[in-house]
Amino acid sequence: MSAPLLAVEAVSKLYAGGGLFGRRPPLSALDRVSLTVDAGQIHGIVGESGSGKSTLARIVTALERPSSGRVLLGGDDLHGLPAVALRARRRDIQMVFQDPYGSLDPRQRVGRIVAEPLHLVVPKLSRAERTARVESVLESVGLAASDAMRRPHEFSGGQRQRIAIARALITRPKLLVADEAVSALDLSVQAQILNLLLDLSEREGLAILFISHNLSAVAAIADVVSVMYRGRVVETGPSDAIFSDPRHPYTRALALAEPALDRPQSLRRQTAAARDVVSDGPAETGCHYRSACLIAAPICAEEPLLRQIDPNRRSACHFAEALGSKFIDYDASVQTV
Ligand SMILES: Nc1ncnc2c1ncn2[C@@H]1O[C@H](COP(=O)(O)OP(=O)(O)OP(=O)(O)O)[C@@H](O)[C@H]1O
Repeated sequence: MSAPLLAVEAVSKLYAGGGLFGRRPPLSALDRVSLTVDAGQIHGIVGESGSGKSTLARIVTALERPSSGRVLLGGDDLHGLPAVALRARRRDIQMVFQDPYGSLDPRQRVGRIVAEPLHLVVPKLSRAERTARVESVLESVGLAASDAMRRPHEFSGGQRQRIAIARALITRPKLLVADEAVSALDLSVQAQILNLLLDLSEREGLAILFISHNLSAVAAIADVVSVMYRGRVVETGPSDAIFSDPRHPYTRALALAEPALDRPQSLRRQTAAARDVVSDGPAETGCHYRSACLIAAPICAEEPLLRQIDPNRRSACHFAEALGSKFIDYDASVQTV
């Protein structure tokens, strides 16, 4: 088996504690996160606000350093590279952010905005080559070559996100990190951008780390999904298996709370209540989810490691194997466990 394009190995991130004289304890934003992304694969990261998704994105794109652990891109330890080598590798990883309004300089023409990363990574391109690349990348994201002459305010939100994607693609990256890239868009426009990303992945072999709190968007696009909860990956596996047969109670709660899914009302209310409890409490030892978990037991005071539960799946729940495969059986599985 060939090595993955991206390997995140036991990455942790601690932020210094705030408060008077920094007296609060350090905040663990990421706790030994490991995952891989193969060339051409779309790996979805899902989790609620504060689970560490953006911190992971910043570390993978080398905007921030991990406190411990490694990020390997094509086998190179990204954070161990000398500055010059890191700069050269930057062309291989590009990022698209949430806000298609704030991320584009309104004073500049689209052609200049899209060409900007080229100045850093391939500064010796001639003007004609640069123009040709800009026009071709605009067309590859469904815009017209002539749009290069227009300014961002002349475009809709969806089109602006296409411009942001074009800017990310201009260096011909191997990996695109999309952090909440469709979250600010209307539903119909979200679908268009998701289709564009899928198409780019298939057509150009682009690998995508697709980060979102929106389960439906992740389910629609990802081959593989990692579910994050309070800085830890709690479950990972193929997208369809994760959402149809979740093997962690938190994934189950997320899936049940998704309005697009037709689940019994009583169960949804129960799940929503559980999520409210989760978001507040302090980080604990053992399973972070246990204070909100419907099947918590004394053993959950011991940290459940992310472990292989079948050839493709890993879960960090002591009861992963016992969890039933049907949402409707959840009450029954609570009793069984
Ligand atoms: N620079 C920082 N300094 C201190 N704490 C930080 C910093 N960046 C993030 N955090 C904290 O780390 C935790 C994870 O934040 P992060 O933004 O990665 O989560 P997220 O899942 O992306 O959430 P959201 O979708 O709301 O951005 C949060 O508790 C956040 O307050």
